[in-house]
Amino acid sequence: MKFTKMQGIGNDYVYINCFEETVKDPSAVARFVSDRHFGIGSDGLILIRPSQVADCEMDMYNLDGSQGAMCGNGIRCVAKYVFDHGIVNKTSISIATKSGIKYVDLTVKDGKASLIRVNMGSPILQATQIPVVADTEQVIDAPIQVDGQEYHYTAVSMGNPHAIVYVEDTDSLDLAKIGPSFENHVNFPDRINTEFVQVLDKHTVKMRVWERGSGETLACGTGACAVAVASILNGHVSPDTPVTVKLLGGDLQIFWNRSENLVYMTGPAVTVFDGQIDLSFLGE
Ligand SMILES: N[C@H](CCC[C@H](N)C(=O)O)C(=O)O
Repeated sequence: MKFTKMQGIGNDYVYINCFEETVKDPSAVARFVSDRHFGIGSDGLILIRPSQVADCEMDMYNLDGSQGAMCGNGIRCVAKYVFDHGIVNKTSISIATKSGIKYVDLTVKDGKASLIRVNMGSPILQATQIPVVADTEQVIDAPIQVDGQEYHYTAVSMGNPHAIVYVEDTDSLDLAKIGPSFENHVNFPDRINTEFVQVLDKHTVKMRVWERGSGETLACGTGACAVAVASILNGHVSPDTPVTVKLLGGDLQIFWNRSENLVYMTGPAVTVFDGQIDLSFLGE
């Protein structure tokens, strides 16, 4: 089975071109290829499929094999892959996802896509619409008890659910402890992606993320969008200019166009290497 390893500011996935390959059990493949010792090593698996309604389809699986509904760093890499491999010969591309069709614009350098802007759609703020059953209808500053301590979070969905928690210092967080406690909290029966955010100034925030199904990753594109929206709603950053979201793996520029109610994310996508892997023991 041919694959391509790609990363978007350090959020790395194994990509399989399903215009050419067939994957019977994506969840099992995701669990195996993601293992950094026995497999390839990644935050999960992304299948690039043909689509009847868009130029292609992105089908994303977390490290634990659970299927994700949307992936911001992943969709930038999918756009780069289909352009660089000549599957799509244009710089404005539509990509079907489990959270609807997304529209992407590529900047090309030396014949390859280098910087990608994604229209991520509208943030979902109503608690009733977010697959996050909080014990309150409140989506801003909602209280929650985690490991015996009270926290307050803002709930934002970008097609996948996020809880955004503001802290004084992200570097000192014991994410390996607090992350799973949020991810598996009784308030979140579908589990949750949790972003811990430190405000640096009116245009810049710094974040770490514990992802549902993947654990701490170096970056989360949908999470960065959710953080920008939450930071504007909470009055932490200017609503009129792009927010620079600083993640462990790099920076993303996020702009929430309030008149359109659309969130735009701009960032890089990088091809690391191509490879072949024998998955016959999985029945692939
Ligand atoms: N890393 C992805 C998000 C994956 C979300 C996934 N963990 C879930 O919702 O289950 C991103 O760049 O947006």
